[in-house]
Amino acid sequence: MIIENQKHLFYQGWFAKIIEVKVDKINNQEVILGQGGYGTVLRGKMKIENINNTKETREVPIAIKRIKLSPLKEKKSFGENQLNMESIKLELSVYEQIKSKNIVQLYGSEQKDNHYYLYLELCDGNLLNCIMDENGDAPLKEEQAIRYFIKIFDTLQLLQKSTYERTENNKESLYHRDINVKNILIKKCVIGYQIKLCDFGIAQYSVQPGNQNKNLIQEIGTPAFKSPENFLNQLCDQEKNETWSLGTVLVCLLFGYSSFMANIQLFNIGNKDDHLKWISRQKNLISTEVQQLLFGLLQKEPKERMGYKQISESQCYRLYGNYPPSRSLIPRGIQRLMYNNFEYLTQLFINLNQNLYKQIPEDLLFFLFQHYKNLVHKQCQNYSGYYKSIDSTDLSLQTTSNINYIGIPTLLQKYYQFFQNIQLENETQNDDQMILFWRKFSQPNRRYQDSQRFCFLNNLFEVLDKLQVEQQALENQILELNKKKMLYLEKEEKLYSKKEENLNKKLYVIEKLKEDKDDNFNKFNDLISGLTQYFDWNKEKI
Ligand SMILES: Nc1ncnc2c1ncn2[C@@H]1O[C@H](COP(=O)(O)OP(=O)(O)OP(=O)(O)O)[C@@H](O)[C@H]1O
Repeated sequence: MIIENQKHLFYQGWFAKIIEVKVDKINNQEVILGQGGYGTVLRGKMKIENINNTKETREVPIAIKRIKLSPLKEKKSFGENQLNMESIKLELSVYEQIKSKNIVQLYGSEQKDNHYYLYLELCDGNLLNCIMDENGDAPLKEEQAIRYFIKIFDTLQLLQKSTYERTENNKESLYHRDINVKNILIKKCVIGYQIKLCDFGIAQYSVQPGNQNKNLIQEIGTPAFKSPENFLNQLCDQEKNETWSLGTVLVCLLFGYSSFMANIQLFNIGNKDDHLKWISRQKNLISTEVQQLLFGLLQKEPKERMGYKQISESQCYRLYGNYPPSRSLIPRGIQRLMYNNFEYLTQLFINLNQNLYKQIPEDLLFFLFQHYKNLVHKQCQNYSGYYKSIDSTDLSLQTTSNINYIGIPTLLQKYYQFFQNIQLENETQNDDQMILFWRKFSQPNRRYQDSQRFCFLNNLFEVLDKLQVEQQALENQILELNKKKMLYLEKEEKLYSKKEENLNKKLYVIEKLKEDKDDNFNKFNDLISGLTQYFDWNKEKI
């Protein structure tokens, strides 16, 4: 089998080529993963052959996007074939040019029997059927929703940054133009879920907003997620068009798809701010920062709507952007410190024999390990092929709760060897991102200096202080609300029962917040005491 224009794949540490593709069938029926406007997405398998060792083959599960091309005679009347070919070419070129862990990987493509086939990385489903339940009735917790939002936003920023220079002074950025809950796929991975953008059939390179703000766009995208200006087919700014769709996706994540669809008429062009009023009414469900973000994204007037810069400066982004959630409270200074000590941390973990190991407070160990794991994970993600091999059962890390405490050094030893092997295997490929990454980290690292320890602890104390102030503020609010409640209870009048109900709701939300704050506070407190012991222990060792 010859796949057209096949470039060699890099898959799970193999340089490979596809030798066979087949669609999965159950009871003779093709397994359909999804159906879109242009084609059907099927589940299947590809057989790949290691090009360094032709005898070795492997079967890999994939998604097959099958697009029907219109026959030639119809092409004249409808132009459909041309449209298809154009959007297919576009989709292919995006997949080929932009490699990211957040964009579905294209393994190969071919045209046969009046169809075009794209062989894609298999995901577990889209935002709608994977994260929310089938009816879109199970919205996410705010923190989770924002985390997904940020991942999607970061990917859109990546697209925008991948400019294409048409002429000397004319840089063009890429916009997806059809952001909606079905075009954002989900893939389970070592740490939680990963988002993968797909369907670039109507993506477009456009002049960057900085150079020229407005572009004529045709009416494009999925109706419920379309910006008002897109509906009116007016001159519009691609970036703002994208941020509107992002806003609607966030609404789905926070309040559920069905709730969004039930109120869809409010988001239409006619009603100026009715949709914002509806969001205001949901204020018990979301924090002020998230409400501000939604208001910024869902301004019907593009000029008043948030652009990418404003999103990255928003409070939500600053709170959750770029970091795994559990560490969002940890100041950048600390992260940098840990980041610069990759090699040191590795050695530290590997050299721990069982007795010494027991002297490290468990909390601290998990903290460091978690950090290390994220670091390794991040490095692996830079190279999707390698990333996959670390995903294999041998090296896979379970979620924190399942980590075998005693097994950590062994596991890290494997990681360490893994990175060393990569370094050896690929020494000649200077442009290999992974090598660059590795070199950066394998520069001689220092042990913690006294000043660094001090700064590290100080930063943690700062977080602790902040948490304490927030705890106190919540405590005061709870006291106030309880006082009010007592008053209502004394009056025992009908008029007050509604007020009391509202008050109870408010009380519940604040008490929940306080609980979370207390939890964080305790964790940090433990961490600091563990850390102090650790530094003392380590000092003696040096
Ligand atoms: N790589 C994949 N892995 C798993 N499922 C997928 C994959 N690609 C697509 N799907 C499923 O198929 C659906 C349709 O895919 P896609 O949006 O690429 O098709 P389309 O024909 O271009 O659709 P549209 O009508 O949005 O243009 C997705 O919502 C998803 O549920």
